[in-house]
Amino acid sequence: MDKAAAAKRINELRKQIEEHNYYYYVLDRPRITDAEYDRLMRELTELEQQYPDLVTPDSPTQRVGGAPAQGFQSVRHLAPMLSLSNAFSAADLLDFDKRVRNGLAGARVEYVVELKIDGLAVSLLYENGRFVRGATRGDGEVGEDITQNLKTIKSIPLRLRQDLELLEVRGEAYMPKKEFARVNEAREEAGEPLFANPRNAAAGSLRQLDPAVTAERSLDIFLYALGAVQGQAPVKTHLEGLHLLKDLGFRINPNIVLLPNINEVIDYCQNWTEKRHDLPYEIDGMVIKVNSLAQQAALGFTSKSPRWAIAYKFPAEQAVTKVKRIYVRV
Ligand SMILES: NC(=O)c1cc2c(=O)c3cc(F)ccc3oc2nc1N
Repeated sequence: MDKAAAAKRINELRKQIEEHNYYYYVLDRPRITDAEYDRLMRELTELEQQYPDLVTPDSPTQRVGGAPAQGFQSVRHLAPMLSLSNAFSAADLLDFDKRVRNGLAGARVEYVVELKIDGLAVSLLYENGRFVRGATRGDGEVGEDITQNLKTIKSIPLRLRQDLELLEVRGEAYMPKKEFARVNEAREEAGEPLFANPRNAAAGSLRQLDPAVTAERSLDIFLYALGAVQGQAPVKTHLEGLHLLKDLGFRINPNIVLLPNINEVIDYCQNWTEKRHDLPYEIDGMVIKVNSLAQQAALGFTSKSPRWAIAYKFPAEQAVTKVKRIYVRV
């Protein structure tokens, strides 16, 4: 095949593979088998090996980046990455609702409620539809550049489904419970120290200097906030923002709901206190957000947290140590 034909075939393959990634990771409805997907990837890899100058950073073959980094560059977020204030009881949530409604002169408020994924907060930057940079929260203003490591997370699109001029999004990268058990088993075998919990394991995996190590650990991510965006009509509510994220190719958690008042929010949060143990990933609470972006803007931020959102933390698990008594008949 000559170079022009190869270039054409390479572009076709990239489009097909990106489409299959969207159906598999975002819609959770794969349209081809893993074997067919691998065949497409193999054909693309072989063509790129034949014509190396046709390789581009956003090609699906470029997920496991270059050589290990010496250290992490610092990056300044386009908008500060703040943290959530906490509620620990229904009473705290009622107080939050009262503050919100006072701040809005008694206007009607509806809330979006999300699971609070227990992972590592990250920010992803896209320019002209391509993933150009990923960073940790850091101190909220400046984080660490972990782009090469984030590229290894297969559900992070290297190319958006719409080529927006500029887009910054926030999400929580995490390690599923099963992967956490597998990684710790391997570490035990190798006599290495174990990770205390999936959050530490995800953070440890993403703050690896060698992307090849990160690539060995199947991490995943749920996006939860639309940050700076250029080239797209502004959305009016948080929920529309989440739908836009999904349309762009991002993975959104399936358990997000819109509720009309704080009492329904309290019920929904309390239901998840037990239900969370059935999830394939850890959550340490719920996140409640005012849905209207105009109301969010009216409420604004304190020095470190939004006034229009709060985290409801589940009660700490009673550390029940199951002591097995073994009675030996003497
Ligand atoms: N861990 C999470 O699953 C999660 C975390 C945050 C935040 O940390 C967060 C921080 C802000 F300043 C504003 C909104 C937020 O929304 C969030 N939404 C979520 N679903």
